Amino acid sequence: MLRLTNVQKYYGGFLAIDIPSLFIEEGLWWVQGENGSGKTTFLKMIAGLHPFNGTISLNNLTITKQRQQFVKLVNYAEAEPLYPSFLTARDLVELYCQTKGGDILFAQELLKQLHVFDAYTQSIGTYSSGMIKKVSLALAFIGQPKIILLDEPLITIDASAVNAICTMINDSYKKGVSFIITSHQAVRSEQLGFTGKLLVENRTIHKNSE
Ligand SMILES: Nc1ncnc2c1ncn2[C@@H]1O[C@H](COP(=O)(O)OP(=O)(O)OP(=O)(O)O)[C@@H](O)[C@H]1O
Repeated sequence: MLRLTNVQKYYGGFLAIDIPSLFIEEGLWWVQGENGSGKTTFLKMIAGLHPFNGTISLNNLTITKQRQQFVKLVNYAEAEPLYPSFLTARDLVELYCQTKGGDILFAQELLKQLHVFDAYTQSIGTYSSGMIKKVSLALAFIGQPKIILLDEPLITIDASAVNAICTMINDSYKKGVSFIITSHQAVRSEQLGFTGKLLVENRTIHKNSE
C-alpha cells in the first residue's frame, strides 16, 4: 500500500526523520514513540503537508508526481486542530465535501454520532476544545480516502466519543480504508484490533514484527 524510500525530513539543519525503506501494508497501524521522536512529522509527510527528500508512494501514485490524486486518497486529522473562529462546522463540512468529493449527509451523521451536531451552525469560536476535536475527527472521514491518518485521536474527547470514534474507525476499516494512528493512550484490543505497530525511534521507523 504505502512505500517510503530514502525519506528524510530536515527542519533547517536538523534531521528529524530518516527512513531508508519502509513498506506499510493495508491495515490498522498504531504509531508509537516518545515525545519528539517524529510521529507527527511522519504523518504530515504522508499527508503531503511537509516537504521531504525521497519518495512516498501509495500503490502506483507518488506524492511528488501525482500530488493531487495522492492527497485526495489520504485524509489527516491533527492532534490539536485549529480553525478560523468565524467558520461554522457546516462551513468546514461543505468545504471538505467539495474538495474531497464527500457526502454532506454522511458527515452530518458522523457529527451526530460524536454528539456535536447541535452546534453545526455555530461559529467554531464558541466551541470547546473537545467539540473542535470531534469536528476535526469527523472531517477526516469525508470523501473516499484509502488511508486516514489520525494524530492522537483519543485525547481531549469524552469516553462516549472515544467509543464512537473507535466504531467509526472499525466501520471504515471493514470497507477497505487503512488507518495510521498515533496514540500515547493505551487502546484496548476490543476497541481497535491493530494490524501492528510502527515504532518511531532513533529518527527512523520500523514495524514491530521486524
Ligand atoms: N516546525 C518545526 N521546526 C523545527 N523543528 C521541528 C518542527 N516540527 C517538529 N520539529 C522537531 O522534530 C522532532 C519531531 O517532532 P514531532 O512533532 O514529529 O514529534 P512527535 O513524535 O509527534 O512528538 P509528540 O509525541 O510530543 O507529539 C522534534 O525534535 C521537534 O522538535
